Amino acid sequence: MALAHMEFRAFVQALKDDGDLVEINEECDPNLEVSAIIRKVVEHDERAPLFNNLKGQNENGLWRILGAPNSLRSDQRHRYGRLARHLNLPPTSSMKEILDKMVSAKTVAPIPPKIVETGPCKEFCLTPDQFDLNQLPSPTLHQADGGKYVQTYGMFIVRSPDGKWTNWSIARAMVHDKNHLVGLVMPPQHIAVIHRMWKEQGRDMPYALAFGVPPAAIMAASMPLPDGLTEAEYIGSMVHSPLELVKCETNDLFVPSTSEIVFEGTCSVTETASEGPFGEMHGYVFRGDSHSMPVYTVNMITHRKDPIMPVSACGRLTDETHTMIGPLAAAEIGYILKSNGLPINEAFSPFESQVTWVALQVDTDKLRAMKTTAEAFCRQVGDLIFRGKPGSTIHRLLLVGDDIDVYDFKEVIWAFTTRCRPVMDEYSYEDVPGFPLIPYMGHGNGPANKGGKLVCDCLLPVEYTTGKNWEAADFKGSFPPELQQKVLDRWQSYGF
Ligand SMILES: Cc1cc2c3c(c1C)C(C)(C)C[C@@H]([C@@H](F)Cc1ccccc1)N3c1c(nc(O)[nH]c1=O)N2C[C@H](O)[C@H](O)[C@H](O)COP(=O)(O)O
Ligand SMILES: [K+]
Repeated sequence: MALAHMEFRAFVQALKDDGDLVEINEECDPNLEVSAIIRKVVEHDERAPLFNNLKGQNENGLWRILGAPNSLRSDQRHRYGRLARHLNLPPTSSMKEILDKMVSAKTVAPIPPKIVETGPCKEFCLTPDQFDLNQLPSPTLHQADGGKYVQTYGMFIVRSPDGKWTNWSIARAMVHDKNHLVGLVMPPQHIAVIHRMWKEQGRDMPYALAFGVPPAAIMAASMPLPDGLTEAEYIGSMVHSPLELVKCETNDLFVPSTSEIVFEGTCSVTETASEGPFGEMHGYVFRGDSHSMPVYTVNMITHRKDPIMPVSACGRLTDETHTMIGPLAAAEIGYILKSNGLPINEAFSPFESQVTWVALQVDTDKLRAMKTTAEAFCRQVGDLIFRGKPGSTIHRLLLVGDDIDVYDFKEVIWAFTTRCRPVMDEYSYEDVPGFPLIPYMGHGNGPANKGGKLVCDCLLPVEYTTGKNWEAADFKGSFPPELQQKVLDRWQSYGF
C-alpha cells in the first residue's frame, strides 16, 4: 500500500487505522440523506463517513462516497489530523506545521511528474452510452441546490493552449444531464483564466476531472499558487518524489494514475447552462441564485474497482471550504508579504471569520526599524494583497503584534476588539475586486464584485515607535515567572 498522501485509497485506510472513519454499509440515498449525515459530521467534528452502499451504484461499484475528507477531528490533540494525513505529517501536527509544509516547495526545484503507461484508474472505461450521471449516485447536497453537485472535492486539470501551463484546481460542478456537467468558472481563478485563453481561440477547452487524487495534490489544487505554476511539479517537490501520471483516453491531458474516478471531456467556450444555487462556504443557499456557466461534456469515465467519490458537503463550519480555502490562501498571502520584505511572521484565516479574514502576525521589532507610519504600512499590505489574486476571497486583513497567536481566534479577537479603533484604524479598499459569494457582497447593498475590503490595524501606536507599554492582565502576563511555576506545581495540592 502506497503512502496516504500519495494515494487516496491509502489515505482512506489511514483514516480507518486512525479510528477516524465510520463505514456505513446500510443503503444510503445520495439524494440528501448522504449529505445530511456529512453535515451532522462536520458540524460536530465527527469521524469521516464512508458510504459503501449507495442507491444507484452500478455493477462495478461505481461509486461509493467518502464524506468530510478534510474536516476536523474532535480530539484537540489531533484536531488537524485529516489535513496532516494529506501531507504525510504526524496527525498531531499544528496548522502552522501544515501550512509551512504547503509553502516549503516554494524554495526548492520543482520535481516534474513521471508518466506511466497505465494505472488503477484505468481498470474500467465507460463510454457515454454506458453511463448516465443522473442514474449514478450523484449527490444532492442541500435541498435548495440547483442540481446534483457531483463535483465538490475532485480536481480539474486544464492546460493553456500553448501547453506550457497545466493548472490543477477544485471548482464545483453539478450534473446537467446524462453526460454533461455545468460548473462554476469564475475569474480570477486559474480555471477561468485558461478557459478564456481557449475561448479567444474559439476552441473548446479539454479537461480532466479526477476524483480521489493523491491527497497532497488536492491540497495544492486548493491553494492559490502563482499564475503559470504547474501544480504537478510543485507537489513533486513538496513530497520529494515525482507524481505518477497517466494519459487520458480522449485527450492529451494527464491524470494521477491512482485516481479513484476520472471524467474526461471538453468544456464548451460557447455553450452555457444554469448553475446553482449551491449551499456555499459562507453557509447560505439563496433560492434563485443561479448563473449561466460553461457546460462540460463527459466523453469518458474511467475508474478503479469499487471506486470512492470524495464529497465536501459545504456550508456552515467546519468543512473543507474552511479548513482549506482560507488557510491555504493565508499561507500564500504570508509568503507574498514576506518575499516583499514586509515583517510578517505568520498568517492564518480564522474559521470563526467564515474564512473571510486573514490575521497577520507582525514582527514589531522589525516594524519599528522601518520607521514607518500605521497608514503607510497598512496601505503597503493592502495594496500587495487586495490587488492580487490570492487575496480575492479575503475581505479583512488584521495586523496584530508578536504577542498574538494568529492560529488562536481568542487571541485574534482580543487584539481586534481592544487595539483597533473602528474607522480611524481601518483602511478601506473600495476599488479592488470583491468576492461575490459572501452574502453582504452578492446579496448586499453595494456592488457584488467590487470593494468592501479593509485593512484593520490592531497594533497600538506605541508598537510602531517605542514598543509594547502594557502587561496583559492574565496569568502569564501579570505574575513573576517563578510564582506562575509555583502555582502550576501546587495546582493539585491546592485542591483543583
Ligand atoms: C477546497 C475547496 C475549494 C474550492 C471549492 C470547494 C472546495 C471544497 C467546493 C466545495 C467545491 C465549493 C466551491 C466554493 F467554495 C466556491 C469558491 C469560488 C471561488 C473561490 C473560492 C470558493 N469551490 C470552488 C473553488 N474555486 C472555484 O473557482 N470554484 C469553486 O466552486 N474552491 C477554491 C479553489 O480551489 C482555490 O481558490 C484554488 O486556489 C483554485 O486554484 P487556482 O488558484 O490555481 O485557480
Ligand atoms: K491551485
